[in-house]
Amino acid sequence: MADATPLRAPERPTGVLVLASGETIWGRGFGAEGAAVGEVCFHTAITGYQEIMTDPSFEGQIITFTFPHIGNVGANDEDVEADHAHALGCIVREDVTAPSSFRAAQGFDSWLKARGKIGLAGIDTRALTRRIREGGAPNGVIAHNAEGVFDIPALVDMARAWPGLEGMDLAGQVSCAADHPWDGGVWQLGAGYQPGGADADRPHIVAIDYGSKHNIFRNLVKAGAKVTVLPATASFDEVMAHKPDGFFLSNGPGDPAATGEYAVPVIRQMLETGRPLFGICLGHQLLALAIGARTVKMHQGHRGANHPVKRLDTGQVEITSMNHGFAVERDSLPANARETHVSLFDDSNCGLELTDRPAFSVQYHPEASPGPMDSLYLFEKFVSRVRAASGKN
Ligand SMILES: NC(=O)CC[C@H](N)C(=O)O
Repeated sequence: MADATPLRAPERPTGVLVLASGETIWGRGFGAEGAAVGEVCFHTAITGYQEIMTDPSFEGQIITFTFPHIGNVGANDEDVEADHAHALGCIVREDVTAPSSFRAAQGFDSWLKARGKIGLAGIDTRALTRRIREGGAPNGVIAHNAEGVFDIPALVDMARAWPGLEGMDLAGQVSCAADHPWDGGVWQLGAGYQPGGADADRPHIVAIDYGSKHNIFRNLVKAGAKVTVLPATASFDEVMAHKPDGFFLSNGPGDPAATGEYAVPVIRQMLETGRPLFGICLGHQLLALAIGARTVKMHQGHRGANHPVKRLDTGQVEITSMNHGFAVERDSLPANARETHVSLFDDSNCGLELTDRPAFSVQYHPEASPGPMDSLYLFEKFVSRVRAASGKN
């Protein structure tokens, strides 16, 4: 039987995805014009495209959305996880329609354009996703030109010349430039607006920004902490100058082993203080490296808002938000670390806890944005530890 909804062949392609293998996939460009090179991955979330495009962990990546209708509720000014869009571009099946939401401030097309990010529509995203699943996430170039003019051999060269994410430290590029208090408050049901707590005598967490998402800080504040954010390259002395009661290691882009070269010595010193520490995603991987474990590049990675994870101490299953292309090798965990969470998709490591220090971390994103909120208990766990250790309320 013929496909009831065949993809419209572009009359004149205005966009193209060129893979390092030389394959070209034609479509219709939207958003900004130009060309960008990076790793082509896929994301299975059906909502939250603004949060995904602004997640700094996506620096260096081009996102294929498996959900066919992306952009149809437009873009607003609130659903962002950083001040900039970080993903290089996005690949979608259907054309972006006019925004249909009372919250929309503009269309997704113009939102991307204003941020210099390229969109490519009219792509058979199922076929592309299958290709990524079978062959791993390829390097490629996404290009948009309204005139339909593309120098394909040059784009193939561009894709081939890109060295790939392995060995690449991107945290330094997306981190904040200077120490600053997190003063973005949160609205809490019944309690109204709670300021970010910058001046409050709350348990004080120093967060190392390797490419952090704002919703992590919102959740730390909601759990009762005051947060100061420091650049990825902050030294141990700079960290301690803020008199932290606890340490937080953020998510972020690139290869943890490359970022670990400068982050690991500082994290080891943090652990020696005996104060509570919590890490998310890249922060989980860096904690693992700091205790002597290894990280590896995954075949296709995990990117979605519905990844089941088993919590080993209770047997409970959490549905989680994920976005990672590297993973901690379970067998490399030292004796003073226990695995706390595993992926029910592929059994990969999703969490660890030290047995001789108050430090733990998870591979997934408990702050969601987008995604389910099953894992918010981790913020409570961390902040209550910091509260108990510091004696502050
Ligand atoms: N979300 C993250 O922090 C991603 C961590 C790391 N860059 C990875 O891809 O595995």
